[in-house]
Amino acid sequence: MADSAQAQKLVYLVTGGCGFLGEHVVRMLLQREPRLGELRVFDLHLGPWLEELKTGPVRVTAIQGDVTQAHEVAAAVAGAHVVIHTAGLVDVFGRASPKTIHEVNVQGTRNVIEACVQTGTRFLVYTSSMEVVGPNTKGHPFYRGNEDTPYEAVHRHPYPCSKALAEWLVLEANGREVCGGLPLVTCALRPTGIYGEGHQIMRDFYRQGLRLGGRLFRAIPASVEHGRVYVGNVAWMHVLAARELERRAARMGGQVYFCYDGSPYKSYEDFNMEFLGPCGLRLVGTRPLVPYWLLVFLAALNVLLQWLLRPLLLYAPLLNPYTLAMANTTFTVSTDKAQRHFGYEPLFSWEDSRTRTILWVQATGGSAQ
Ligand SMILES: NC(=O)C1=CN([C@@H]2O[C@H](COP(=O)(O)OP(=O)(O)OC[C@H]3O[C@@H](n4cnc5c(N)ncnc54)[C@H](O)[C@@H]3O)[C@@H](O)[C@H]2O)C=CC1
Ligand SMILES: C[C@@H](CO)CCC[C@@H](C)[C@H]1CC[C@H]2[C@@H]3[C@H](O)CC4=CC(=O)CC[C@]4(C)[C@H]3CC[C@]12C
Repeated sequence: MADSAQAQKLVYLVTGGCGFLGEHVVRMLLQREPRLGELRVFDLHLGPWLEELKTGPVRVTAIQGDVTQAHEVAAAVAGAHVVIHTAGLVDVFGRASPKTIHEVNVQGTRNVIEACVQTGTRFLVYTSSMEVVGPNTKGHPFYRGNEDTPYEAVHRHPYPCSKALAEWLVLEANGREVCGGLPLVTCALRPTGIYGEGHQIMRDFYRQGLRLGGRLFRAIPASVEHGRVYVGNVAWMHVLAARELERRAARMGGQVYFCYDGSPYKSYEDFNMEFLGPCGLRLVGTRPLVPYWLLVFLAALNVLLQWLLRPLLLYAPLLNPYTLAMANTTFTVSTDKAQRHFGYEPLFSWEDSRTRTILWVQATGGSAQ
């Protein structure tokens, strides 16, 4: 039949397509989405690597734009069949103001939804976060939970507040009539801590370890489990969800899915050592070397310093009360909802994910890239 050969070619838009996750989504779409006819990559800052993608069979359109600007978003969305909205301001270190975080993450998402409605785009996949659930302000553990596990999701920090509100907007928009009369179909994917090629914080820890003579010092008890997922699998989950939203609209529309794979359950620091160890670093101490009260004190001191230095410079270290609470509270997921709803299986095994990440740290960790 001519049908399969002439199957409709689709236009995809990836917002935040030049970020850590976004780049993997873009590359994954090009590799694994046979119906792709045009790929629009929308970002505040376009990466030079996009140029090499323009020589392939799929039309790649780079769009420099700001999700907070409704007209820029509408122009990018017009004519797209599917939008994967990963653009976001990921800041738990006090670099940006709460207002800016809200504008990008909440108003930006509102603009994407309204653009879909106005222009008739029917399928929207939103990159949410584990943080819309927790850890909560009370530090309650979430141990191998799933999408239905009861948990008191209470936030105060601007980042999780913004992600929770944006996710709510996306889910609430499911079923809205778009231009042309058909219903919008939306879903939200909630990655835990993403790792892999391009992960800035991993590189920061590596460089810190090199500066400290090849050592890092344990600060968090090994018993605290922190959920992690490989970026390639998160990207694959986005591609698959976007593809299946049309066929399985009734099942997937308005749903949330944690992102998961075969990455082991470990503490934040022990997990990082899976990559940094083979790169020559070692984690000193089987127990935290610094008493917890001292970490709490240092984290609070960092907040004070950030505030005092603000007129002069941006002081935004990794340690603050929020990141300490994140690293020190068990939050892990165990679910098969994405498998049941849209047939997701991780594309990369843990061994592959680990090897790819190690090679990346070795290749770029010590350089300025
Ligand atoms: N990194 C992680 O561990 C996790 C990330 N997420 C979510 O995944 C998404 C991607 O995060 P990452 O790739 O880690 O962050 P990233 O900072 O590497 O990527 C975000 C991208 O969005 C773009 N962007 C920011 N503001 C924009 C604006 N106003 N207009 C257009 N583009 C803008 C940035 O330029 C960047 O390329 C975010 O929505 C984040 O909330 C969710 C869970 C975990
Ligand atoms: C106390 C320090 C001792 O070594 C360790 C500090 C580690 C923190 C910088 C990270 C611990 C947990 C991370 C967050 C978590 O993985 C979940 C996230 C989800 C998102 O949507 C965005 C990124 C992040 C907030 C991630 C950021 C870095 C940590 C706080």
